Amino acid sequence: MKRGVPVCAVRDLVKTYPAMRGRRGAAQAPAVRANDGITLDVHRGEIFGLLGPNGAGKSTLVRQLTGLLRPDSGGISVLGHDLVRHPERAARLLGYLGQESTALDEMTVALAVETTGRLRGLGAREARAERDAVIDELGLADLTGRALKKLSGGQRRLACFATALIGERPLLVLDEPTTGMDPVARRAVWAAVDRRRAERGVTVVLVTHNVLEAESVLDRVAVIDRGRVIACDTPGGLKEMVSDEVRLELVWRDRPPLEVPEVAALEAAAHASGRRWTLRLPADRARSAVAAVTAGPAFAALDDFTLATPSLEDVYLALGGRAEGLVKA
Ligand SMILES: Nc1ncnc2c1ncn2[C@@H]1O[C@H](COP(=O)(O)OP(=O)(O)OP(=O)(O)O)[C@@H](O)[C@H]1O
Repeated sequence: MKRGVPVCAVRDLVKTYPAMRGRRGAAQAPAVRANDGITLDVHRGEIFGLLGPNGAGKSTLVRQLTGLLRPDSGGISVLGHDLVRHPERAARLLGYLGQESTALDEMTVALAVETTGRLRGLGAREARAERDAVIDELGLADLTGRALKKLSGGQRRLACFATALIGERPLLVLDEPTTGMDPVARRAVWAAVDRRRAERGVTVVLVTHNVLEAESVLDRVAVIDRGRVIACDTPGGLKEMVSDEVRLELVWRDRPPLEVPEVAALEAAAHASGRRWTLRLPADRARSAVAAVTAGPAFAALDDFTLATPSLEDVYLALGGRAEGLVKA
């Protein structure tokens, strides 16, 4: 499919945080290559996800996209603007919700949203009208007079999301927007994103390490690991990469009974986390593994087991990613 010029094009982006000299006697923190040659295109109206565990380099990437951090090398183009040469243009082109936003903490919700609107060039009346509309849309009406710093984590996040929306930028860059939110707030966020995409063709770049969220809301996903894009496709396309496999989870009561030969034979293929083993196996091997562990001496040591079709997490593991930083809920 021909898709035209991408809204956001990233080319071979490299960012290394320099080594930090330790204070007297303390160890030196080595340099970290947080982005190691990232290339991707995001198209108009896409909800494009960056998925990866803690420390993969997602926030580093979006902070460069938003003009807040300068890359060592590589290119970033947003709506035809070169943001490496002109990072100051980012504020006009995109709305950004970072992981931490304390700048507006002293303001009330209403003032924070309105002020952001004014900073984005809205006139006074327009800013107030958009403020009221966004606050209503997100269900924040009861909190308008409260200072951001006095809100709960999830409420505060939702209020900051409101500030990212005001001024209706054509690109939204959202770094884990729903962290700490209850299901009602989450739904409000996804509905607001969807509406802007449907009505205005707004494009969204979204950082997440939540696999379930990624599967349900994203059009395409770049899987990031150690500063590199290790795969990029639709969630369905990524899952097809491992579609002949199923995921078998075995939870042992105590420790796995490695003295049972059938269990010992599975150990090499298992990803162990506490009492839980996760295995990705071809369907027929998974069936025989279940038969082996649900009969005989292994069964006494087994607490629970599940067989499931692959998830994005399985794709991620199959690609050689590390599972620890991905969350499933
Ligand atoms: N200001 C900084 N100085 C030095 N190293 C940094 C800095 N910011 C991030 N890093 C390191 O760069 C790497 C990538 O970090 P980054 O925050 O981009 O990851 P992330 O994928 O967003 O992780 P998370 O899911 O935890 O937010 C990590 O090893 C991190 O420790």
